[in-house]
Amino acid sequence: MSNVEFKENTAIVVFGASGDLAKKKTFPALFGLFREGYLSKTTKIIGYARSKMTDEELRTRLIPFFKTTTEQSKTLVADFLQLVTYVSAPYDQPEGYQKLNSIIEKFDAERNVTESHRLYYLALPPSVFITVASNLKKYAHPGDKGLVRLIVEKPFGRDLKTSRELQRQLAPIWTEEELYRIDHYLGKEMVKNMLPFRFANNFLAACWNNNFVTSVQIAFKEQFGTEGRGGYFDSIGIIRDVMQNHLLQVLTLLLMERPRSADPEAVRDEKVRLLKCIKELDPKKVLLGQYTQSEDGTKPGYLDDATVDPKSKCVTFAAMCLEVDNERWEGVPIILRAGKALNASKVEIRVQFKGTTNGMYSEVSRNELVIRVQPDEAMYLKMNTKVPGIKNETTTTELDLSYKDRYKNFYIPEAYESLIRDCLHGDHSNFVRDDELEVSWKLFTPLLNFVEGDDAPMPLPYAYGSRGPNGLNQYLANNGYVYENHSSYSWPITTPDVLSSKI
Ligand SMILES: NC(=O)C1=CN([C@@H]2O[C@H](COP(=O)(O)OP(=O)(O)OC[C@H]3O[C@@H](n4cnc5c(N)ncnc54)[C@H](OP(=O)(O)O)[C@@H]3O)[C@@H](O)[C@H]2O)C=CC1
Ligand SMILES: O=C1O[C@H](COP(=O)(O)O)[C@@H](O)[C@H](O)[C@H]1O
Repeated sequence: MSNVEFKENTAIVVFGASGDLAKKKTFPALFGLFREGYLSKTTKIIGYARSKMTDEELRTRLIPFFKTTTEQSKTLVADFLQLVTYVSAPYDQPEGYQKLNSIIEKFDAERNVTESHRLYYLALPPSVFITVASNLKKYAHPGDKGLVRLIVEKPFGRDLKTSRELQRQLAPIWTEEELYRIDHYLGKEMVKNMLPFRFANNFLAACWNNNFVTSVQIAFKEQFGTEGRGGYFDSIGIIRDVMQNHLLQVLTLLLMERPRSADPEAVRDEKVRLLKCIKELDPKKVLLGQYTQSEDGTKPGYLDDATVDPKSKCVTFAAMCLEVDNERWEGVPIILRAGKALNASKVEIRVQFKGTTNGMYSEVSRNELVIRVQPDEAMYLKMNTKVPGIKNETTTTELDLSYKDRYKNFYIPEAYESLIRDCLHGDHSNFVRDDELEVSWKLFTPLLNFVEGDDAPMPLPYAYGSRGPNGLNQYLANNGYVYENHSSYSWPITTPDVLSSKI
């Protein structure tokens, strides 16, 4: 794989420039990299879409989404925007691509560029993705006079069949080396922290297995619903939306074996190796939910959305228990759970360890390692210690790494900033490989067929703003998680009165 860095005189083209993702994620990420000095002033950025717009109109649309942290913000934004121009053209005709290619060739010539460096970002719906990718290869690829990197967004297909079809059409025109399939969770700070945390701390090696770990949970919670976009979400559902991709990526990094090197392919080899150990999912063992109106009536239910079929069985919450059939994890329940319209917005990993079964401390709480991906990146290890003072009681406390307290004045990139920079560096480590996709769709497609089939069960109702369907706690208990009384545990401060409730 080529890791030639695209540094000076790079041409970046954002396809779908008039769309939501481009406006809210892609261009703000490019601005963030520019603001932090990771994107050169010699970069040419071109927005490309069908909408009729002038350069100035595109620039104006983008400004509200830029995060500026310094008093030079106005100058900084102006400096960035002068890199940005716009091409309005159809996706299915050659002229737009031919115009684009001549713009880039002129840009290269004026700077005596001998090897054209082009990053094409497809911020597009799947329906036009192949059309654009094919036309780009035909009309805007520099051949052996340059390098092109193509960033493509999820969903990569809807199921195994469509994903394979997509790959069948793509493989002949774009190589794996040129392709960067983006799953933005792989750009999140705490997800990128998985490998160093796991493999740079030898103390973990002994306990990171089924001799000590009794359950793993990866939870994705959003406290908002589909907010009027139910019509879009109805054909997707929470499993396809975030579990087959984001949560599965987190799971592979959490449980995989140590790569033999930092080489991107060594990392991705181990991810695929772990994925291949996951046993087939039993659809009957999945807890499915659909949110209803909030208890106070202020928030609508999913079916209250006028854009949704009133008989829709779309799944807005799911909890499933996976099994990794390898020596390290066999027998450990791995719970993935995800939902919209819940009581909180957070993404968290919770690893629970075996309790102390006998002897003088057989009553204490189990140790838990919690890694909070968002909000407020943190990881904490819940452990038992002596209660401070004259008594010999124990209590639960934690070893706590809270980023906002422990790290000051660090630039923590947004996920898209981190991943676009990886692509500029030719680093595929945090992008999805074709064989990863194949395995993940193989794993999830039978479940999706069940959930979306004619005989699919009606998902269990749960109130907007709740923790999920009523059966969730029992589901967690049935799958290895032991929820312990938290009354004597308070964070970030514990005082004697809190402890007296327990002692
Ligand atoms: N660095 C930091 O930010 C730290 C923060 N804390 C805070 O302290 C508080 C306590 O943290 P923690 O001990 O992790 O516990 P939590 O209260 O966050 O919950 C523990 C787990 O139990 C689940 N749960 C909640 N109620 C039930 C139930 N009735 N049955 C089964 N499962 C249940 C939760 O699920 P669900 O999430 O779906 O509710 C969660 O997965 C939290 O607010 C936490 O944020 C603690 C230590 C460090
Ligand atoms: O891919 C998606 O992810 C977002 C959640 O991303 P986050 O970075 O805000 O956690 C989710 O809301 C959306 O439905 C899904 O398509």
